[in-house]
Amino acid sequence: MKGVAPVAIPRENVLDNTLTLLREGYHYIPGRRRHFKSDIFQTRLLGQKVICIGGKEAAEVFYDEDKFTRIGAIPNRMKESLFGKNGVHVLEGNAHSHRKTMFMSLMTSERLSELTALTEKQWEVAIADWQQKRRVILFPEAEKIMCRIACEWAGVPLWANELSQRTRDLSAMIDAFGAIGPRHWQGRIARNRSERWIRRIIAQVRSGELKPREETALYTFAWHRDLQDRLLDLQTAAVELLNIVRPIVAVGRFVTFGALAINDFPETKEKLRVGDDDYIRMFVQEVRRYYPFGPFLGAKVRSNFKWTGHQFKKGTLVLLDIYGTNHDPDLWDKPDEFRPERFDEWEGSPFDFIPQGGGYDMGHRCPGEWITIDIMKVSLAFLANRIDYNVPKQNLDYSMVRMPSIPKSRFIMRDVAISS
Ligand code: HEM
Repeated sequence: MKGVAPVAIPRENVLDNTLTLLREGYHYIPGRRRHFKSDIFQTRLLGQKVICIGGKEAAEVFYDEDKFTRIGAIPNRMKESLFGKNGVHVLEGNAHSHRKTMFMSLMTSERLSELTALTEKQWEVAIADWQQKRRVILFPEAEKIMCRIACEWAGVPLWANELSQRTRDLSAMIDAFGAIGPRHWQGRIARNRSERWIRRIIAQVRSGELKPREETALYTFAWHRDLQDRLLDLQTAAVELLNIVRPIVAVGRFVTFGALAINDFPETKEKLRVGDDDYIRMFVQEVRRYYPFGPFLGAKVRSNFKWTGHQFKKGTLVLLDIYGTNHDPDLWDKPDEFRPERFDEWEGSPFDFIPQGGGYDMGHRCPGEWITIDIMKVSLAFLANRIDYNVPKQNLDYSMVRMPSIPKSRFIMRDVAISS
């Protein structure tokens, strides 16, 4: 039987659009979806044909593992800086499920409560120091706080004299993801140094020199056995432990954007001050939806299929529009307004709100979403309620081209004091 002829995908007639993508950043895919009035279009990036898709139905098909594979979808330059090699991001099938279970085993309610307490403690430690200073730059400070939280929670020893360097390295790996040139190279150097550090620590656990608590990531990953009942090689174990520590540091970016939201939308500060847990949760969700972090995700077509009448051929690279889906006017009323209350009505679909990926826990969706939300709740409640500060004149704009983005001044605070 003959099938229905595929519908042509709207297409950019260009030789290569990599430079345009770098020039347009977060707006590149959503801008073209608007232009073509289509949730799918075809372009060329890094010398290859690429299909870009966005929206809820697009996210649903993107997370269908029968249709897509992650193998070969992450460019080497991102593995060399952001992700590392042979980690959970690029595993498939049983190997992925087995490794993912290792990550999910850390997310118990006891461990999450511990994380909340740790986060509260670290902000209190920071405030004692900030009160002595006239000026504090929030973003690097938040990253240091996150680094302390991450290491303590994961069971990784961190000496006071290494805090700055370790934080800078973890930050540089994140900062490298959309970069070419020096920012990319700093990310690579930072990754190499961090992997050496963590390999050494895991080796110390295996030799008995270090004895972390059993429920920590350090213990779990050091002694994890793969499907063949072998310990992970030191390098892979280090990559995975960094897949816990590094993204916790990345939460510092969302915290900084949250501070920006409190500043730019002062009515939210009043509501945060009332201390209503439901409002804090909605505020955190809106920060994760509204501000730019991950622009898009990539996967390759596993075998030929049709979606909405369009043909997807085996091996084609497909990008899912994360930022654009979180700002899709078909999904979000007035998407460019910051309005936490919208999450009162949100139905909790795994495919329309995807700042940390979509789908279900045992797919490739981020296992750190609960951690992120919990840390942000404590951190932003702290900034809104526990301290007073002035926000001097500064450039708080954030670029929609630089990936990842961050307010240009990194959010400077003056005269920080404990709230009266
Ligand atoms: C700033 C906050 C964070 C953002 C924006 C973020 C974003 C993402 C995104 C977009 C993905 C890809 C999903 C996919 O491939 O379909 C992901 C995966 C992942 N994230 Fe996060 N994440 C954050 C925090 C965390 C935290 C705190 C952890 C630590 C537990 C974490 C660990 C991971 C891991 C291990 C994966 C790979 C999962 C897999 O492939 O199965 N992330 N994250």
